[in-house]
Amino acid sequence: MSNRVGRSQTRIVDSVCSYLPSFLSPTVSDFHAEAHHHEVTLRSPRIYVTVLGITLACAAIGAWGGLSLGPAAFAVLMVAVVVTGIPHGAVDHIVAAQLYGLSSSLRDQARFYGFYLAMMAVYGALWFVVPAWCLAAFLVMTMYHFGQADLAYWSLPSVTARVLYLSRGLLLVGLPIAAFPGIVDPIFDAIAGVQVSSWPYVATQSAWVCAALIVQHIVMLAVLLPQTPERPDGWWREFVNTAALSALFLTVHPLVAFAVYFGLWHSLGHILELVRFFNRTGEPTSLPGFYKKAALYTIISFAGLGLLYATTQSFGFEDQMVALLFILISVMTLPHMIIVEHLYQQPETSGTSPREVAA
Ligand SMILES: CC1=C(/C=C/C(C)=C/C=C/C(C)=C/C=O)C(C)(C)CCC1
Ligand SMILES: [Fe+2]
Repeated sequence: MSNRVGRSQTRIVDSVCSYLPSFLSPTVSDFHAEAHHHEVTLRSPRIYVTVLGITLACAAIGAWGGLSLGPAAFAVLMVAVVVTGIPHGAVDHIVAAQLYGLSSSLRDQARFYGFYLAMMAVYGALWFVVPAWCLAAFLVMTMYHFGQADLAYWSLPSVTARVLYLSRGLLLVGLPIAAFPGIVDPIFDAIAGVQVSSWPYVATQSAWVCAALIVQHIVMLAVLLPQTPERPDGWWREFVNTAALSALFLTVHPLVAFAVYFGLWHSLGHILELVRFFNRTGEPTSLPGFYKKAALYTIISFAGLGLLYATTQSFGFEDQMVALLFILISVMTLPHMIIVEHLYQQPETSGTSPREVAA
């Protein structure tokens, strides 16, 4: 068993390495030492340095030329969404099967897709009834989900963990809104008739709102750190990450900042966590293996995006299409977030598969 896992981990390491520029490639022993502890994560040295480096480079370019990355925003966002964004959620059905002990029987499958689709249908319908509330719910959901993916490795007690997740998410979602209300305004207006710039302080005291968003998170990290049962390795990096992500969101076009965070921090990080999860639950998976598992729903999503784009091109309705896309994203994020929440509640005992436990 341990041999098999060891070998599969080596394969992951090799495939991760082949994705990195050669000057960043880790020495073989470096990564293999980590591999034996299932530890290829966003926090692994070379991956971390690459992600942090790209983030700081974008922030530097943004600081240099103001909003100069604006014209590239759509392209950058598409790359992030296609390469890691969509695939990171495209294996949810496999994760759910493991977590809930679902078999491939028609009954189990119908149960899963029934719940999943019903949840999406209810939330989707609510968007047409109470759009502003649905937007608010989506922002809070996104905050929690982003914060959780970033900080679950701290293993805090559950209430404190949730406070910390929301605090990180408030920084990530709040900064682009507070820093560029003029850009976010038409988007939220088209979706839910919400005027960000009419929120108290956002338009008039933008700098102070941004400062408050950053400070609250630094304070939260500092206060909760002593409460972690064991200080996680590299805890101090969260202060570096907070600084880097704040710089990113303050300096570049919000869609570019979102693309960098969502593609490299959230989605790449989650993909690496999922590879670890599959290996832990007796389903040895390499990085290419992950993409193979994600292929079906990734391709279906591409087709959906293409259809939406083609419709916009031929009929106009640009604002309506942005709104529709946003609603679709939110509707798909709801079940994704619930499954990921369960995933993080799994104790990390290697060797016992949840499927075995559930059986
Ligand atoms: C447009 C826009 C936003 C979009 C957020 C989105 C689209 C979040 C998607 C989250 C997903 C899909 C999570 C799944 O893992 C922000 C950042 C709130 C604020 C600035 C304007
Ligand atoms: Fe996610």
